[in-house]
Amino acid sequence: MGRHVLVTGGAGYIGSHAANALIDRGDDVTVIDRLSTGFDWLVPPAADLVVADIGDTGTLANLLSDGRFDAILHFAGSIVVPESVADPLTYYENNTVKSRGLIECAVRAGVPHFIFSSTAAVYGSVGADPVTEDAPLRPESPYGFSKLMTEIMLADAAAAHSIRYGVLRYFNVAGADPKGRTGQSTKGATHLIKVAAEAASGKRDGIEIFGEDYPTPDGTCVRDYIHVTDLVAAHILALDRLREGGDSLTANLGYGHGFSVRQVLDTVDSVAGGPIRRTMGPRRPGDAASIVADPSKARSELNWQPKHDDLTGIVEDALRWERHLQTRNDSAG
Ligand SMILES: NC(=O)c1ccc[n+]([C@@H]2O[C@H](COP(=O)([O-])OP(=O)(O)OC[C@H]3O[C@@H](n4cnc5c(N)ncnc54)[C@H](O)[C@@H]3O)[C@@H](O)[C@H]2O)c1
Ligand SMILES: O=c1ccn([C@@H]2O[C@H](COP(=O)(O)OP(=O)(O)O[C@H]3O[C@H](CO)[C@@H](O)[C@H](O)[C@H]3O)[C@@H](O)[C@H]2O)c(=O)[nH]1
Repeated sequence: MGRHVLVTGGAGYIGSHAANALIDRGDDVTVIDRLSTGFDWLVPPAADLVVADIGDTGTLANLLSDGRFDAILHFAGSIVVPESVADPLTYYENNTVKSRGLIECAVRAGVPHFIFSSTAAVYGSVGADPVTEDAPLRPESPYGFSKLMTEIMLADAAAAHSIRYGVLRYFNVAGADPKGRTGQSTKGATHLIKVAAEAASGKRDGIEIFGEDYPTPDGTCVRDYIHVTDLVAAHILALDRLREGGDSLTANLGYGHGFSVRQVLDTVDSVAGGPIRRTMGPRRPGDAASIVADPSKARSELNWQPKHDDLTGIVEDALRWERHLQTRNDSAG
């Protein structure tokens, strides 16, 4: 078995960064993506792209049948929390049911390693920062539950079969490939830094701040923003750990310190060289006041050493990608 990785959702924001990182260090990569929020032009040219839904277990079984894959990195999924509240069954279908089918195909085909994109949303509002992996798991949205159920299925499957896993719980992922190859390109994206980058490059009139009456230093919500390149580096380390025979692991991925919405927007203003228009709005339902990772486990177990822990750098990379999107006429931007 060689080093050939199946990357689900590899035409999306984070999956395309992972595909590049795997190729950069010499792994073979096949991407499976239905291109619902992803784009074929984000898939690195050196990767094979199979345009299919991961719910198509016939295609999956076929793909895995020759035994060439030694790992699956599973990024495919639906990611918008409020959308999951409005349409929970679609989220459980896409994130939970289809993950079950994928795990089953992996077990049947004897794929030994599985890395799963989980989320800080599995914790809910814990009320204590920083959050360690053993904090109570109390998701506050169908999105969070859909991911937690997949974590549980993976752990149970690993206890019963020859498969080991890495569950990585992402905090707020932002930034873009410093080499300019890929970045967040989804139309109608809701993430703060993406929305602010669109405003700074004239694609939106401005940005609304969702609530300024939180019990935080400046009244706006605090989050732990992690550069996508550091996030992906932790996936490679987790994969290497499994390949070297290490145990399954569940780990947070964040830097361990938070920034308020206002601090993020001040950084965007200074990187962009002028202020974006801000309006104050009410709280967005479901937002926790503050959520910051305790990343000690990723550091100690994976020897993860982030290199981009710098909000200004994250915003610079996000803005550079946003401007790049404007030069593409087939882009979502
Ligand atoms: N972006 C974040 O801040 C964040 C935070 C926590 C967790 N995550 C998780 O990371 C993963 C990747 O997120 P992203 O930000 O890159 O999102 P994204 O929407 O850019 O990427 C998801 C990709 O999966 C594909 N996809 C969705 N459903 C599919 C299906 N059934 N079959 C085949 N392809 C399918 C989409 O076309 C897209 O290319 C998701 O699982 C998400 O839950 C993201
Ligand atoms: O136009 C905007 C967009 C966001 N925010 C605020 O900015 C903060 C960050 O919001 P956002 O970027 O949407 O991230 P989160 O809601 O924290 O959720 C993200 O981070 C989670 C992990 O914590 C992931 O699971 C989710 O997929 C991902 O959307 C929140 O306080 C929002 O209220 C605004 O004020 N205005």
